[in-house]
Amino acid sequence: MIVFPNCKINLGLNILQRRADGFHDLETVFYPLPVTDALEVLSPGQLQFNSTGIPVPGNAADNLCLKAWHLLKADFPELPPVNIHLHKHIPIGAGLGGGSADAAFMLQLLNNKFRLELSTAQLIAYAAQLGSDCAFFIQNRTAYATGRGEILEPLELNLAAYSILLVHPGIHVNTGWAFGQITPRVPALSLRDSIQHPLEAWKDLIHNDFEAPVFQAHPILKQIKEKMYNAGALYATMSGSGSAMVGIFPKNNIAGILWDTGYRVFEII
Ligand SMILES: C[C@@](CO)(OP(=O)(O)O)[C@H](O)COP(=O)(O)OP(=O)(O)OC[C@H]1O[C@@H](n2ccc(N)nc2=O)[C@H](O)[C@@H]1O
Ligand SMILES: Nc1ncnc2c1ncn2[C@@H]1O[C@H](COP(=O)(O)OP(=O)(O)O)[C@@H](O)[C@H]1O
Repeated sequence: MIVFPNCKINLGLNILQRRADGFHDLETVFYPLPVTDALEVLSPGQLQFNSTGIPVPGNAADNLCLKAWHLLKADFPELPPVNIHLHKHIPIGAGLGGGSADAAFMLQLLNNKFRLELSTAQLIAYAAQLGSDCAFFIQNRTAYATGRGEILEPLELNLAAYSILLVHPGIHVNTGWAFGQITPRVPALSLRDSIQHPLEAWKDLIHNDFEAPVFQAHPILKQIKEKMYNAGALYATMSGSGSAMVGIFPKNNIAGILWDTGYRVFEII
């Protein structure tokens, strides 16, 4: 069985307060985009994991795909060992949630393949144990998110009338470090309200709290954002804790921007 975990971008990200458990309450809008990994699971077999494509940092044993299998195995002893192959295409440490997407798709794949009969709510609860933005990928539809990022409200927002540009300059931002740079604050205008304004107004209303510290550490990211606006973007932002940059352009109006050849660039037109 093969599935194609997709990435997400954040439209706005406010870090509201630090919690007793060390995490932060936040508000953000998750928006799914069709830049994908490929995840194949074969059985029967020995429990095995290998990956191709972009190298995943860390030990294979810590890969979120394997963690998802172990999480379900603890509650479903009958779950057989599987042979997992991940082809990694979504940039890593980019604020695109690629690892979380792999984990959520793995949970769903195992649920379907082995008829575990888990409900959506149960899958969301398992996903939330694997990562704060993992729950989003279970339903994988645009959502206003609060709590750690796992409390999701569906949001009617469709950007199909625009073209979206993703630029990843290859900088890996550690999410835990990024949270450590923030002084949490509740903004005067909630993202729940500001996201309802026309996209043309977002530039002045919708912010990502991670931009200030991450731009300070990596000034090239601010330049990419300015370059997007100079090229006609209606809205430009960093996604999540970075370093992927997002530009939302009038339909079919992305072409012609020149980027460093080392960057990975995705156009959703
Ligand atoms: C910042 C966001 C915004 O969408 O995305 P990314 O930039 O990673 O994609 C997410 O909240 C990231 O979610 P995720 O990548 O799953 O984070 P986790 O693995 O749960 O946590 C990584 C680390 O980030 C910090 N963390 C994460 C989420 C949260 N609400 N508060 C936190 O303080 C904690 O220090 C934690 O140890
Ligand atoms: N399947 C996976 N894909 C990507 N990263 C993974 C995976 N499994 C574990 N990780 C770990 O998660 C970290 C980043 O996760 P990722 O979700 O790609 O970051 P971000 O949310 O910033 O895009 C990596 O440094 C890696 O150590």
